[in-house]
Amino acid sequence: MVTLEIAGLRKSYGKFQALKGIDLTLERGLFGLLGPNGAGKTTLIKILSTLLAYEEGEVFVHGLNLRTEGHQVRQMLGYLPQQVNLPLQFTGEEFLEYAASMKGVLDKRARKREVERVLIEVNLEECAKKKVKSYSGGMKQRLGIAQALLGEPKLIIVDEPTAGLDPAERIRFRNLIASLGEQRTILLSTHIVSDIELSCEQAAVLLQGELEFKGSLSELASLADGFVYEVGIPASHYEEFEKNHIILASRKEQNNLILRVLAQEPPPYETKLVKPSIEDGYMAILKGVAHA
Ligand SMILES: Nc1ncnc2c1ncn2[C@@H]1O[C@H](COP(=O)(O)OP(=O)(O)OP(=O)(O)O)[C@@H](O)[C@H]1O
Repeated sequence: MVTLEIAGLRKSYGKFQALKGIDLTLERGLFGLLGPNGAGKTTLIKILSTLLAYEEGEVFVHGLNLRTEGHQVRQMLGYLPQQVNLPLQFTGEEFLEYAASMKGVLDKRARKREVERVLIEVNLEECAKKKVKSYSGGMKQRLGIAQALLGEPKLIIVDEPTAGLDPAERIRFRNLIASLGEQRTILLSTHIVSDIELSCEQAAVLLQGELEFKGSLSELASLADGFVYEVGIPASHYEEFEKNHIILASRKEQNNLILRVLAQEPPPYETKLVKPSIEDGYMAILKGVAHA
């Protein structure tokens, strides 16, 4: 079953075209939307969340037209924005009760059940009665996800979810999103490849308002096939080498540097081609070394 269908979507801010004709279809599972800052991810997400109007194109959520049936579409969406304004004086439970009533769960008992359900899903039931101001960054993010899960939405949209989390919280949050994605359609927008590489099967890369790639993560990695080299150079040559090469990573070995380099032609020095990672494929698109 198709959950989200986008065809020919365009959006401009004055003369600036932020989305230049997006086509995308999502089914169940976790889907990664990758793109650097300014690519248009937030614009796309705000449109899907019915917060922003668009000029051209069609969007269907679970078969409903976003333009003409926005109200019903809103009922089918769960949205975790980049910055969630959580009421710090509320407890987690109070906040979710409030959010559930805003989503139209008016029956008190049904609301309690729904709040309990989402608290369990995000593993916050033990902290439900604690004030939000005492939560860590990761717990606040999980509370944000709990809010997005209220009312069993068909499509959940998550915008840059791991920004500001420490490494342990980041891993925990990624695992949570991955398990939620087994039963639902989740669109996860990020500029961090590792946010999606362990949990998403499919991804798209948005660059300057256009989808430059759509496909599996192994297809994304293979875009850099034949373009990723390992090169050993004397450490003293680094500054000169860096001027003309795209360096993906480096490590020191005695007086030499071992560099991972993205290039269309083999770099000078001793060099060997290596198997590209997903990050390499993404960088190959961003740097214009490979085209999908
Ligand atoms: N209200 C606005 N008016 C004018 N230009 C805007 C507006 N909002 C966004 N833009 C521009 O549209 C482009 C896409 O912005 P958008 O916020 O969608 O990108 P993004 O991929 O989400 O980046 P980020 O990760 O930084 O949020 C950028 O060049 C941005 O400057």
